[in-house]
Amino acid sequence: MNFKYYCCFLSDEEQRKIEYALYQTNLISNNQKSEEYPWKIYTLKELLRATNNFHEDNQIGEGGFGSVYFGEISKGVQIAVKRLKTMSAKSEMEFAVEVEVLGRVRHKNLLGLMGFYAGGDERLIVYDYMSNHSLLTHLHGSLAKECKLDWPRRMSIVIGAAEGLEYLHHEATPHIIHRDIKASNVLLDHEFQAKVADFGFAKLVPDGVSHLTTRVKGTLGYLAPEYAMWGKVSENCDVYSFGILLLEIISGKRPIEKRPGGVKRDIVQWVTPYVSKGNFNHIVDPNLKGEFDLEELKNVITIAMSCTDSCPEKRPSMNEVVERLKSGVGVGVERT
Ligand SMILES: Nc1ncnc2c1ncn2[C@@H]1O[C@H](COP(=O)(O)OP(=O)(O)OP(=O)(O)O)[C@@H](O)[C@H]1O
Repeated sequence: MNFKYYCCFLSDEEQRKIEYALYQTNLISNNQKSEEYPWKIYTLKELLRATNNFHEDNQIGEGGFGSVYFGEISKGVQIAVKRLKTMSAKSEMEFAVEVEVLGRVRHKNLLGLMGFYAGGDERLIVYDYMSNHSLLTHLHGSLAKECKLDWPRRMSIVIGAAEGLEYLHHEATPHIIHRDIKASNVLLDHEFQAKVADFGFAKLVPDGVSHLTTRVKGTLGYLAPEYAMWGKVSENCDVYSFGILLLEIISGKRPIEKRPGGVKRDIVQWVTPYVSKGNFNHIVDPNLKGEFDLEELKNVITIAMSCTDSCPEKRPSMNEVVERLKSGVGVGVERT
């Protein structure tokens, strides 16, 4: 994505706001490194036509930023359009960061940006459509009962999501911290391939910087302790959130559960006693009806426990996570 090209569609005031937003995320200073990938600036007319005027029947989801609509841009070309709910400095910043960051990365496990529209009070982001929705829908939402995520699928999703994050942390230039890894931000394509999405909170890491201190963004239950308490953000925070996501995918439990009496319990507290006693069978999602590979399960849980270490320096890098996940899949001999 080219910042100057993007801004020529905006008023001076809009451009200033976006410049400030991108400056805060270190995007402006590194803009010259941005790579060009195919994306386009859509017209409002095209997107209105594709989504049937943002008809409620086309709405496929809703998040903090706004609603997401299904659309067909031409015969057989399906898209998802995220429509900004209300214009504010905060949402303008999320919009700018999302298009800038997604516009400069391409990977099989990252959601593809097709383009955007910015004009007046309308901000629209156009993505590849993911026909199997989000992990959240399958684990806890409307598709949980259908149990489409069998064990091999879960293993391929965890490896895919890990590879997407590995690319952001180790291959993208400059490196990118996602800051909002969670089940609703892992989308699934028609083959259930994982695509990491939602880059509105992403941070670029200038070369040689080990961590940044920022205002806390992200989602409760997934936040690394050093980030939640002191706003200290580094790649290790994504590793922590990824560890929580691993436990969620394996167990089908939410990161934070309300127990009777309103007491909240997080997934690490819940899983720790089972891990210390080696009672791995109790951790696995009952929806799998015992169909899983015990050796693979042990490997994933061991990785998740090291990712969620309260000490950020003790957590593995995403390179290491991918290596350990891959080496543990397909080696299990013990079937339950
Ligand atoms: N490209 C897409 N293809 C298919 N469905 C999508 C796509 N993008 C988003 N969705 C759906 O829309 C939902 C809302 O997405 P959105 O990113 O706006 O919010 P969220 O991640 O659910 O919440 P938050 O705002 O807290 O991050 C997603 O959970 C997903 O089900």
